[in-house]
Amino acid sequence: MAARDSSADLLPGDAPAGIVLPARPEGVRVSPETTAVVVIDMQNAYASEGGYVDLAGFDIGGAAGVIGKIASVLDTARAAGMPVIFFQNGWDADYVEAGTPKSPNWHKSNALKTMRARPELSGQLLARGGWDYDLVDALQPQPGDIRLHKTRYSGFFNSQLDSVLRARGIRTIVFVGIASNVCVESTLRDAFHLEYFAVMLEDATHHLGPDFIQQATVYNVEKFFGWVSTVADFCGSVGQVETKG
Ligand SMILES: NC(=O)N/C=C\C(=O)O
Repeated sequence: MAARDSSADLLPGDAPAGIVLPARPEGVRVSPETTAVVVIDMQNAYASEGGYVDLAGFDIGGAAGVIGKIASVLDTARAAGMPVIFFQNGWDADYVEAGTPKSPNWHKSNALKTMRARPELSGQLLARGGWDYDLVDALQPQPGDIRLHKTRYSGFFNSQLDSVLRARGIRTIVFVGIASNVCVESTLRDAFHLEYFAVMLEDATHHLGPDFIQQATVYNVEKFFGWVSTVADFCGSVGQVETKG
């Protein structure tokens, strides 16, 4: 009897019968039954001209480029039967959830700071019900997708994400969205601490700040918190999965 090749068992991931997603520092076993794609904050605030980060003075030049890449990832995931979870970041229209001066968020949120500096923008940035809070037109949830809300940078903090994932047996999370170094990295770090396998598709994320910050996040993920892959490798490997008819 031929010896069983157990090398794949040693790869990260929790998908015994899955495929191997090429990644750094090594491939990750994924399968639609145990893997979900989490889309971080693809809202007008972060990806559109005239949105919060544009008004706050960040360069959003690279943001538009990731929209089409994320759309390809989501098409591939849905075709394979892999759950897609959209996050939207922000607060209620009265900003109760944003906190008061007793909250670090009140002091650190550049959206709140921008509105305080420019009172004509009051009530417009990251408020549920407004254009800034809405997902960009090209990335709208489809039937079967899940939409979650968060009020701080990590998608695991005060949200339903952990229970939504555990209720579906999800063990591996593929991250896309904006911003790599803030909400993507915060959520991915928490995923690591909660025992999820976390993969970041580097070319389907965009950073806030100078370009070296994207490299820093990629380094952190690859070395400490998870795995780094690309849109082409995700679509190439997951695209081979045949959905159960
Ligand atoms: N989605 C994010 O990464 N957000 C970063 C900053 C902010 O929301 O102020």
